[in-house]
Amino acid sequence: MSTAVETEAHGSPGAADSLLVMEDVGKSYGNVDALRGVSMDVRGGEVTCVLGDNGAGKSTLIKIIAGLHAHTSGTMRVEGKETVFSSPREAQGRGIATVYQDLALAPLMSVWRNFFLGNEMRSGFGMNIAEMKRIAGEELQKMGIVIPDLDRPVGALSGGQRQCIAIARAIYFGAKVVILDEPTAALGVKQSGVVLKYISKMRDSGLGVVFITHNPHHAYLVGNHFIILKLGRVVLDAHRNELTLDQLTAEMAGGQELAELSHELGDLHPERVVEPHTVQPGDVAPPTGAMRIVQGNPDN
Ligand SMILES: Nc1ncnc2c1ncn2[C@@H]1O[C@H](COP(=O)(O)OP(=O)(O)OP(=O)(O)O)[C@@H](O)[C@H]1O
Repeated sequence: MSTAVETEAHGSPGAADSLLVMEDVGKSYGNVDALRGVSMDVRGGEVTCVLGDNGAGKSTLIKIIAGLHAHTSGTMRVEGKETVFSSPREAQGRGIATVYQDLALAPLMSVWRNFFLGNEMRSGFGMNIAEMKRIAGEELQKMGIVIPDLDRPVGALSGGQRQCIAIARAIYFGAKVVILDEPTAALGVKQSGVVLKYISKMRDSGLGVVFITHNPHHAYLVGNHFIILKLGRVVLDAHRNELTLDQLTAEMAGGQELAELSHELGDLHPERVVEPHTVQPGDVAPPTGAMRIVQGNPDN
């Protein structure tokens, strides 16, 4: 039996600073329930981390918010207005930007060219290159990204810098909510640090950030709010002051399941086994009764 945590309420969903609210959202593909009963409140100035293993439903959640797929149950509200996006363009027009792992950058093109890709500034019969370079340089600098030569091809930059360019571009073109699809998954420690610093700057500048990740350590460094999905359902929903990194890591690792695996492996190599910390009812003491811990199988 696994340990799950349910949320009763964290503030009121749809409050003034809520940019995007999902209530009891579900998505079925034929008879496959990819998401069930997912609620989420993305607020300006906060990083909402969505964690989950393969098949947990993270991509499905992104697709609903980004306008690629419509949800099949529940409601989504964007700045208070009930919404079902019919296309990614519509989602972008409402201030929702999604930065995918492949980044949609052209590696052979320069930094400034990538920054304005698809949104080029014109003057007379040509492009206003000077203005585009100036703006790209200013915008990157504003967010603390130092790229000495904006004419360099993006492919020559580090993975972290490329992530930051894709994010800065989304913000410049009007994003209020930025969804980051596993931005640190392919990066080493140092480059992940570059991206995490950038995420904290976005948070501090008032944007609503949805940080999709497998990595509880990365999430805990920048997150205000944590949601773990498992088989399409929310198994943990907690604010930062309600759980420790150890608890988040244990929940992400599968808590009880990992303990059982450890016992199994212990039968083979008893001297090598380290007992994982499993979140137990009572481990987490919410300040205002906002979080409820239940024993149960999230699959039910
Ligand atoms: N188009 C589809 N048709 C049918 N089933 C789908 C479709 N897309 C996703 N699913 C199913 O929905 C569930 C959730 O998938 P999803 O891709 O959202 O998970 P994920 O958390 O993003 O996983 P990963 O980290 O591996 O990308 C899985 O069981 C998957 O097989």
